[in-house]
Amino acid sequence: MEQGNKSIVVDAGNTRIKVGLFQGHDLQEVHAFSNDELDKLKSLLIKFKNLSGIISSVRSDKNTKWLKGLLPNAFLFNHQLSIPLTNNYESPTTLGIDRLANAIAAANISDKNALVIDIGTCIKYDFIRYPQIYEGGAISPGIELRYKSMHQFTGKLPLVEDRIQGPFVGKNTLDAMRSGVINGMHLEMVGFIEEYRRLYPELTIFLTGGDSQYFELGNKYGIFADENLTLKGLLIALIHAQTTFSSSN
Ligand SMILES: Nc1ncnc2c1ncn2[C@@H]1O[C@H](COP(=O)(O)OP(=O)(O)O)[C@@H](O)[C@H]1O
Ligand SMILES: CC(C)(COP(=O)(O)O)[C@@H](O)C(=O)NCCC(=O)O
Ligand SMILES: [K+]
Repeated sequence: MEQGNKSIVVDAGNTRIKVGLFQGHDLQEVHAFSNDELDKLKSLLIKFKNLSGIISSVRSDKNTKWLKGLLPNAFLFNHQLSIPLTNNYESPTTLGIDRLANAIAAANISDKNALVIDIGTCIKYDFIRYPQIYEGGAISPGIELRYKSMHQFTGKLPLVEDRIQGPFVGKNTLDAMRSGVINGMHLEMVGFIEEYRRLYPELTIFLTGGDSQYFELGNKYGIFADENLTLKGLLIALIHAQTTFSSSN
């Protein structure tokens, strides 16, 4: 099969593994797999095993090796790979590689400071100082982690599995938990945004992640929402790695 200028990008998060198929710079297909769909993921990756690509994984080393084994021609995105950013994190080698991918995408698009908010298993806040300097950010629990921990560490709280916002003043247990989690995350994010804007008035804000669809952060911040920001950052990292790799050979 003629696969031309096609590449495969894998973003293995803790809840879902996302796969992007690019033709040049165009993201043509996105597939997402939960942890009980790894056989389906394997069947897809086998079809594209000859493609060049890049794998980003914040999962266990075993899981990451399994992915790399399925895509032998792909780079493993890690802290040894050259990137088009300066990393000012104090522990650069422990920085989540998905956060770095988001930062690369944001720095590529924004012509000023940038803040990425990625709502997945965790909420990741990442600040990129113009031009191309990754500074750091914050990590807090996402929706499922909040609901699961309230259920697991109490005797009486049920496990909430929906994504309903609930009224601000919750009038029963379920609504009180929904308000605490969904309204709580909303207020947390607005609080972070307001403080970042106060500290850095020139700021582009990016929103991504599987649970970003449940939050309306309002027009006043001019938010740039892109569900596939991480995949796009990984493509830029791949192109950068290919360029530096071939020029050093
Ligand atoms: N089709 C889907 N299947 C499962 N979860 C989904 C789906 N679409 C959106 N989600 C939401 O995405 C969240 C995970 O977001 P994601 O950004 O993929 O996280 P991570 O990168 O940490 O794995 C889940 O908590 C879930 O609510
Ligand atoms: C914070 C994370 C667990 C987020 O994972 P995710 O929500 O994307 O599944 C991941 O980026 C990670 O393992 N980070 C390492 C610690 C750090 O970034 O400093
Ligand atoms: K992620």
